Amino acid sequence: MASMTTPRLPFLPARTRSAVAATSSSSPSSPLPRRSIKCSSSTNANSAPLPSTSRQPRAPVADGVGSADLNGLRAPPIPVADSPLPAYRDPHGLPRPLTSADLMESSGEGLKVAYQGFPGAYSEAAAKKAYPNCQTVPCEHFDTAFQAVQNWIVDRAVLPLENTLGGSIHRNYDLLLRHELHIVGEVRLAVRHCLLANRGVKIGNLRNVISHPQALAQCEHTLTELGIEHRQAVDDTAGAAKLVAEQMLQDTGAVASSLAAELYGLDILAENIQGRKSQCHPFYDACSGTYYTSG
Ligand SMILES: O=C(O)C(=O)C[C@]1(C(=O)O)C=C[C@@H](O)C=C1
Repeated sequence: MASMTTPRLPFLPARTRSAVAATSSSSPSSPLPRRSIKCSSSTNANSAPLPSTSRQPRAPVADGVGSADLNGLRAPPIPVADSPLPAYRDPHGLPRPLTSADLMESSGEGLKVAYQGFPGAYSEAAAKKAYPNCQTVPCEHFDTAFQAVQNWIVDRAVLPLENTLGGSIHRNYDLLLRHELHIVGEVRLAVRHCLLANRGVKIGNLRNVISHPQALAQCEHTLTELGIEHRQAVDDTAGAAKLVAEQMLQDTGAVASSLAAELYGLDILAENIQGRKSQCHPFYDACSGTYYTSG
C-alpha cells in the first residue's frame, strides 16, 4: 500500500500525508518526494508563511535521499520540516489558547451555578436565564449557596436580592458582605405563579396553601378571592410543591411555577395568580468573575 512506503512526516495532516504518498508512489525510487514550497505573507490557511526554521538556506539535498553531501561526508537525513502547514492548524488536537472572546462567553457551558431551593424554584429559572447551558446546583439555604461559591464547589450563585413587594432581601446583602463575594451580573425574571394541587383535587377542596412568604404575599388577593383561608410559609416555592406531592395532601395547595407542577406531577388549578400580570424580580449573580448582564 502507498501509505506503507510513505516516510513518517511529522506535523502533516492526514490529507497532506496521503497527497505526499500519492506523489512518492509515482516515483518509487524516491522515499521522500520533492516538494515545491511557496512563501507568502498571506494568512490564508494553505499559503501561510513557513516556520522560520524551514526558511533557512540549506545545503543542497541529494535528490531523493533527503541528505546532504557536506565536504564528502554524508550528513544524516534532514527531517521533513518544510511542511506548508500553518502553526494554528494543529493536527495533534492540542488545546488552543484561551482568547478574550472565550472570557466573554456567557452561555455557562461547564459552569456550576448554585441557587436556593428545590429544582423548579424561580431561582433556578433565573440561573438558567443567566447561564443557559450551566449545571444548576440546588442549595438548602441562602448561606449554603454562598458557602458553595466560597469553597469552589460551584462557580457562581444566582440569588434574589429584591422582591417586588418585599423590597430588598437583607439577608442576602448581609451574606454577600460576610462571604466577601462580588455581584457580577443581574438577571430579571418574570415570575408567574400558579396554584398547584394533587391530581383530582379541586379548588373547592383546598383549605390551605403553602409557599415562599413572598409568593404568598404576591398572590394574597387571588387566594382570598378563591376562598382559601390558611397560608403556611416554607423556604421556597418548589419546596412547597414537592411537599404537597410527597405527602399527597388533599386539602392543601402550593403556589409555585408551572415547571414545579411538571417536576412534581401536580395539576395547575389556576395560572398567573400574582397581583400583577407578572412580577419582574432581579436576581444577582454572586462570585468573583466576569461581569455579564441579561434579561
Ligand atoms: O421560592 C422560589 O422559587 C424562589 O426562587 C425565591 C423567590 C424570592 O425570594 O424572590 C422568588 C420568587 C418568588 O416570588 C418567591 C420567592
